[in-house]
Amino acid sequence: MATDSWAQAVDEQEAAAESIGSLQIKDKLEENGTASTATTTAAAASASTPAKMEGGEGNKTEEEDDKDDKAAQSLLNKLIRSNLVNTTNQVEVLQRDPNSPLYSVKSFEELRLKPQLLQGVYAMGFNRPSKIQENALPLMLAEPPQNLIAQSQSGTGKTAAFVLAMLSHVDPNNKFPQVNCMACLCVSPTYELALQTGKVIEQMGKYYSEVKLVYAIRGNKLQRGTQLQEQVVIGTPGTMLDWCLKFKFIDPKKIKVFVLDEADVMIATQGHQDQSIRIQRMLPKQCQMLLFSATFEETVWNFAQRIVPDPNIIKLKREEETLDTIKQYYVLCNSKEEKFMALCNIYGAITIAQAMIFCHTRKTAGWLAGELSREGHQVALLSGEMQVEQRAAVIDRFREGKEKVLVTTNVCARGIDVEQVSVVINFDLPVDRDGNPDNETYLHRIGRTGRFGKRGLAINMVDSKFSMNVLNKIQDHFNKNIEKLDTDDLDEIEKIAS
Ligand SMILES: Nc1ncnc2c1ncn2[C@@H]1O[C@H](COP(=O)(O)OP(=O)(O)OP(=O)(O)O)[C@@H](O)[C@H]1O
Repeated sequence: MATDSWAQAVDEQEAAAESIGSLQIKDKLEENGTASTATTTAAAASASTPAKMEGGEGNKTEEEDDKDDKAAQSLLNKLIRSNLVNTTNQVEVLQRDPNSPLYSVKSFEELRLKPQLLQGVYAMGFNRPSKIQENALPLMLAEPPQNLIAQSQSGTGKTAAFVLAMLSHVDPNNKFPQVNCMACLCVSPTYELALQTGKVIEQMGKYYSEVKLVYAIRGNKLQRGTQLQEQVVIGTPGTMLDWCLKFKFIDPKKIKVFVLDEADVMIATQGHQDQSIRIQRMLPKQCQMLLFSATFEETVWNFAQRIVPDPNIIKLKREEETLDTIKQYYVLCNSKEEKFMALCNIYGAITIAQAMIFCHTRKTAGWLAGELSREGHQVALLSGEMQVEQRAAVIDRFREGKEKVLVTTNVCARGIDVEQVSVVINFDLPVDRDGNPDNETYLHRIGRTGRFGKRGLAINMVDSKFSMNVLNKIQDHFNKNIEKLDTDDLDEIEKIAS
């Protein structure tokens, strides 16, 4: 009976995920259908070929599952994000010509946008430019066009910024009989990410119907000799390169703006870096080059410099997470069953509105979710087999409070901010492939940024000498005491909640 209800819960969860997933695709079809015929073809391809990114195939190994799939993470973030991430950090601007005045704007009106675009911006609910947009927009809209490399964390308004710049530079009257009519070219690292960006273009260009968009992505097969009428092409590097070089659907010499989005994701995918550079080399000298990235490691920086000559550079520092407002405990156990018992005791003693529980493997996560469900908890499970859209649906349900416990592995939850979660349980401590403590992941799981500086509770389950050693190293690294908690003592547990 108990097993049945768990199985049923999973079925329901998956069914909900599927229906939300197909809704998104339907949205795409409807929106794209009004935007351009080629767009519809692309979206239809997406409906018949669902996202097969991380975890897309059922027979993936744990090893593969653990792969740092930045593209999947990035897509997941886009799917679950509903708002701008507002940071209090200052923007750093390095101008190519330090003597030219530095413009920044506090309103969209100051940018003298085309009325149709301003209408689109307001229809999207944007009242004022985000931090990065304040500086990036005047630079991108300047005459003559300026090149830009911009870095800021996911959700700070980069996509909206370059879409606005692209649409501003497009000349809708240029409807040449060939690819020549292309004004902009925007390269995204994966097919699904390209569709997401396309959605933003369609929303922002809602009142600018003369401008059309086409997707250069796998699955959107055009007949040889097709003459593209659309001004904006968005696609992935491989197909984009083919459209320029092999099929000649695009005349690269007519391109005015080249955007390379998600550069950090791009270079993590084999081959994309070279393809992007090959496309860039075909573009005219005066073409405006724009590159965006959420992170800026040396590899990204080296790539950026090859793509964008004479760049202006804008950087927005990430908001640091801290452990200052978190009470941290550890519980000593001997097995996973004991860890589960300890968890039950904690649940029996204190009221936990919502908790996230991290496990090392998919198998443990599945087992734990089943056990918790048997105990009567409303459990959501984020598992490696799920497609990205399904994961987004699970996270949405959890955020809406439909489930109170989210059991997950590291991979699935990386980069997810679930603000209302005040209790985080490390059922397994985070370690890297070599078994060393993964301090960064520890911080990310339980840390809070200044914005969400609410008090939090973190409980670490220790079940061996090895994990005790990991815990000690984490303690040393952060120079923060992690107190021992006796989960057999109800009074002691009650105290931690006060
Ligand atoms: N000026 C603004 N005012 C209000 N909301 C905004 C503004 N600019 C962007 N947004 C919204 O904020 C969210 C994040 O914006 P956007 O996708 O442009 O960020 P991003 O930095 O490109 O993120 P990513 O790196 O994941 O692509 C979106 O929901 C977007 O609609």
